[in-house]
Amino acid sequence: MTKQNVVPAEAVAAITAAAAVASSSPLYPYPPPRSFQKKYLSQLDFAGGRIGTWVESMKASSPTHTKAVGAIGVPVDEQSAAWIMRHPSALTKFEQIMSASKGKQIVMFLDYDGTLSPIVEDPDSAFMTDAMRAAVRNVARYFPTAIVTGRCLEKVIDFVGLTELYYAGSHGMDIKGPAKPRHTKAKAKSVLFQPAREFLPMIDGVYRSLLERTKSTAGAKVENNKFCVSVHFRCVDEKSWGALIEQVRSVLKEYPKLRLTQGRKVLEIRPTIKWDKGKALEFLLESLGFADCKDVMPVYIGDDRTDEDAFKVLRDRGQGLGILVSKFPKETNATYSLQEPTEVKDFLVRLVEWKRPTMKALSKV
Ligand SMILES: O=P(O)(O)OC[C@H]1O[C@H](O[C@H]2O[C@H](CO)[C@@H](O)[C@H](O)[C@H]2O)[C@H](O)[C@@H](O)[C@@H]1O
Repeated sequence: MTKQNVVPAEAVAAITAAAAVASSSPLYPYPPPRSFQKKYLSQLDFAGGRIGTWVESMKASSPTHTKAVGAIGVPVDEQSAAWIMRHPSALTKFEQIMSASKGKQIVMFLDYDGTLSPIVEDPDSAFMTDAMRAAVRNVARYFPTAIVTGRCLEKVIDFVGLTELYYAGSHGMDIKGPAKPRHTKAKAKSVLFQPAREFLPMIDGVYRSLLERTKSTAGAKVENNKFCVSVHFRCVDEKSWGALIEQVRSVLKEYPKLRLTQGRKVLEIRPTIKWDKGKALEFLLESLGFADCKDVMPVYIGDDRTDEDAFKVLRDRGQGLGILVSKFPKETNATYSLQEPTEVKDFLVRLVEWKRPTMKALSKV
């Protein structure tokens, strides 16, 4: 998921300063004042922008947050405490979440990288653990479950290895349901949807050009995700980030129908169509027969900026909830948080433990 919506440290400091002037509490207003949103958050849209702006954002997209004291002397611990109050742990609030779901059908949406698998240097080695796989398999026994990812469909199916799930690859542009759908309110039919099909030859062309153009940048890796392309810079020396973004943008000049966004140490190239993980979530709810249903509770867990599109859909629908996976404070539309994939696994395991007795009781009736 173009990961991020990170608020740069400078922005956090400015927001804090404004809050301190306006009132002594809360320390971090949410949402941030409009002027700060405009100045900092719009940088993350990347509709164009200067190279310097891009490089700044590339740096902001993977914060280390190792400093004990923030930019204007506010301890990082305090910043985190204020953030966690706004986005409490989904494990701590588990009972509250479950009581909100009473009488509703939970539908699970799970991002892959950084949510089900830890972030690693080599994208081809981002495996999920067997314990995580078992947790996802169990969740899918009780609830319709979908994996929503920037990865291409084939690769993520290979990583996850569970045929009973729904998958939305290429940031939702490649959707496939299980051969034998369960839990669906709609008439059982297999789901297949590719809203960007016409872009396939173009994506293939841009992938080849990017491979060629970036080969002089040591550590850069170009990944073909079928309906989109990722240019990874996790292993590129920071001094070369400016050169890399120049190379990528020089290729994209030839492709006005493609756009550039950013994730966790990755630049993402994708069609300009209005389709994202949020639209994929809506599409899947509809396919499952829950489009206009009041008694459905979609739960979306993700760690990245592209997951924000899905969190926003849930917020706008006033239905379900978003859970952001992050150890650090980030601007987000999610309601709750979890720190890392192991906590995601714990949440999924608790969900199954909570559901099991209810199902047993029902089977005795
Ligand atoms: O939507 P997601 O499932 O979160 O996929 C987003 C991108 O994830 C992958 O890249 C990220 O994870 C890699 C492995 O841990 C890491 O090396 C990289 O720095 C991260 O950006 C994937 O390789 C991309 O193609 C996805 O678009």
